[in-house]
Amino acid sequence: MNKPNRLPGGKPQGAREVALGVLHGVETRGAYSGLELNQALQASGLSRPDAALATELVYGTIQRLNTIDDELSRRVKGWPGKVEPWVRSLLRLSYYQLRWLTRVPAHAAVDEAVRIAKKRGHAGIGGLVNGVLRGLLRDGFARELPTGLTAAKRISLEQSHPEWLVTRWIAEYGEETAERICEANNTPPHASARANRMKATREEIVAALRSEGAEASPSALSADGVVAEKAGNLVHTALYKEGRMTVQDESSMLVAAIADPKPGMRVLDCCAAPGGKSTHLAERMNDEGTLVANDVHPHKEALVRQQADRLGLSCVRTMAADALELPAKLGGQSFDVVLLDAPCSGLGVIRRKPEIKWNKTPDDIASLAALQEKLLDASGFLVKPGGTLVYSTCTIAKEENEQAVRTFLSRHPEFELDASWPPEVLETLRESGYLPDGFSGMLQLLPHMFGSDGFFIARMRRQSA
Ligand SMILES: C[S@@+](CC[C@H](N)C(=O)[O-])C[C@H]1O[C@@H](n2cnc3c(N)ncnc32)[C@H](O)[C@@H]1O
Repeated sequence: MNKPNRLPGGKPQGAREVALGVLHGVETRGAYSGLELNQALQASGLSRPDAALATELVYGTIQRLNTIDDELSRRVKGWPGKVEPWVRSLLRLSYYQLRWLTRVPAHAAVDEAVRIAKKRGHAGIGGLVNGVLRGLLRDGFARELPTGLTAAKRISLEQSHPEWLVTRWIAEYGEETAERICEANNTPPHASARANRMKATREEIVAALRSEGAEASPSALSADGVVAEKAGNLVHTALYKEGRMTVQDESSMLVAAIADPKPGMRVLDCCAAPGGKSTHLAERMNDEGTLVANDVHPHKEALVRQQADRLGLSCVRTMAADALELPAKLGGQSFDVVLLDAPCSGLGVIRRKPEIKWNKTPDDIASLAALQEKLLDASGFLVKPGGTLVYSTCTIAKEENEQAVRTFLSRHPEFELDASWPPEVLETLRESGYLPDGFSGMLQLLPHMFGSDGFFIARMRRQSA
């Protein structure tokens, strides 16, 4: 008998089978979609357009899961529990393709799904897939939602998000913004990269990417950033391999700009792996001074080291410790700038990791917020009098962000919020209308604002002794 977490029928061939293998891994092994997809694409040898199709099928299917399952549960007996996991994944991705990827002719999509079903299962499964998909095509997809739904239920079904999450966002941000967050979560992210200012200007990076056929332009959000369409995977470019740029979301690039470390300073990054922000801080320090990059997982030290080496940075020192123990481990040392880029629920990166919205629970948010408050206490301890503490997360849950910061400040009167952010950041926010009146030094970026990840950053200052 086939092991439940192994896709039957051998190595996936072609974009749809690669996507099927990835969805099957996410479903049966709880694999991360991005990691699973990268590995599968590398092993597949697919052309760039086919890799793009497999990517769209994987992310789209996970993004639209509750809408797809709602419909399939009406058509397939015992859905989902009594249907083999790989058949579930095949039906879901075929549904996604028929409804939202209409550039592929519908009959071709159905024939291909039936071929895969027969190849990996048997004629009976082929018959089931054929019947379900042809039934969908016959009846059409435009089903009116019942009237009288609450706003949360309506948005949840129209935008394929769990209702508890939509309810939360309506309470925190209002109905209109909650809907825009959900829409943005269903929009594929553009690729973005950060110029290593020690080796290249961003104008040079833009020009080099354009000469390779990409549609590249300067980021509207970060002074170091470049956004690129039709560029393929930027990690495979010479620009990346030569250390002239780093692949990073535009919102993350704001952290080093806001921390604003100067050459010669001592800087600590408490939760550093894989090193995106540590290396950015070091680049902005012109590789002068000391950057201590710590992470709890010893095996991740090598990831940070690799990035520092690739970028030609020698001021980065790596270490592995629980950040809660750093005050004891670093014995009396203190730092001009401390960054706590905390582990979080990731609700700001749903467009990149759509499984987050189905896997996270309100309890996860509460327990993460409790951990973040402890991590803030430990990090604050290591800031010099007059020094800076920056707290960031890639989530949009208030408990993990503004509330965690307020709790920290209430316990530590020696700290205060610091709104004196560098003009390069404040002007961008002001011009786009996202600098709130009475700006306090905390920023919550939502994913629809700049098309970046949802991200939170607070800058605090420790009083001089
Ligand atoms: C948001 S990620 C950091 C991303 C990183 N700053 C970057 O820009 O590349 C959070 C990191 O915190 C680490 N982590 C989780 N709990 C930790 C703890 N108690 N102490 C130190 N690091 C921790 C995780 O291993 C993970 O690498």
